[in-house]
Amino acid sequence: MKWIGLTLIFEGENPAMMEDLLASVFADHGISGVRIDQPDLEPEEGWGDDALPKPEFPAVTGYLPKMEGVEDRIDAIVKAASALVDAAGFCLRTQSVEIDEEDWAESWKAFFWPEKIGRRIVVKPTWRSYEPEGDDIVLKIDPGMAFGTGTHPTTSLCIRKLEELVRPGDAVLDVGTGSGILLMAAGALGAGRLVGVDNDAVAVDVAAANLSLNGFGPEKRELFVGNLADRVEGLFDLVVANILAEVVVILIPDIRRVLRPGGRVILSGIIEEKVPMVLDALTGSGFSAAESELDRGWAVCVA
Ligand SMILES: C[S@@+](CC[C@H](N)C(=O)[O-])C[C@H]1O[C@@H](n2cnc3c(N)ncnc32)[C@H](O)[C@@H]1O
Repeated sequence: MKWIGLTLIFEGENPAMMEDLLASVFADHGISGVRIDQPDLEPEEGWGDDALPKPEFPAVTGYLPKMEGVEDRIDAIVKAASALVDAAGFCLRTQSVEIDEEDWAESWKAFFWPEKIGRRIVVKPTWRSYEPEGDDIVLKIDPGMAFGTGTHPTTSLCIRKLEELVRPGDAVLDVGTGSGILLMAAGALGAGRLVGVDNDAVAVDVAAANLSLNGFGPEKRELFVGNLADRVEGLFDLVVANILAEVVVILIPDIRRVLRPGGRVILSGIIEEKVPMVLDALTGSGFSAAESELDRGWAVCVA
């Protein structure tokens, strides 16, 4: 299959904010995996020998399958991005390139290194080595075409909350499992039942492979394609969902249906401005102790 890489190049103050906003424009149009170019980024220990050239401009690139209607999708994304960029007083240029799936699936791997995401959880790409220290929990991962390397603030916020809230033997439901990273973290932290759902069949395959790689084979997990919690049965001690504020709000009443009394919920993918909306939806559905935590403009809400 061929893909279109659509690059939104921007100039203006506070590029970090614009990166997140443009990434959320792609997400709003169903594209959750983006590449972010940060020309100002300098690693503390210098660039490795295999480093790619530095990008020239700050930019966010999303990838769309080249199929009927792709031009309309691109137009809609560029229109939404232009409105945001104009409102913030930035300048925007766009570029698009055609990419073979095979090239794209491999090229981003150069940028992904082992990283400590939580207090104990380290995410290690399958193609890198890592020497664990202290009480590290190492998760091996190949996210392939699914979202979830752990490095995005929405994922790392969830992982830190899982470290606080998972209790031994818990039944955990992960809605929008992507690469399966949150389920693997829950399993490694002692959860007893692992259930993951995603509306993207590719993500479910990727999650299955990653869970197996980390010792959570088919007998230890349930994964399926579905919309939110529609097909989920049984009761859970903890539900985690890293999607988008608007989607998470729709999901909250369903979470209540599948959550044991006293159960915990971790919701992420929420931009800072939408935290009150999610906290209100939680208290309105009977949840208590609803609170939020922020990281780089993104929030996690727990209740
Ligand atoms: C931001 S990613 C999160 C992936 C992973 N859980 C993480 O935290 O890194 C959101 C995931 O939710 C899935 N998703 C979006 N809308 C959904 C829906 N209505 N039902 C189920 N999954 C959905 C997407 O396919 C994507 O894999």
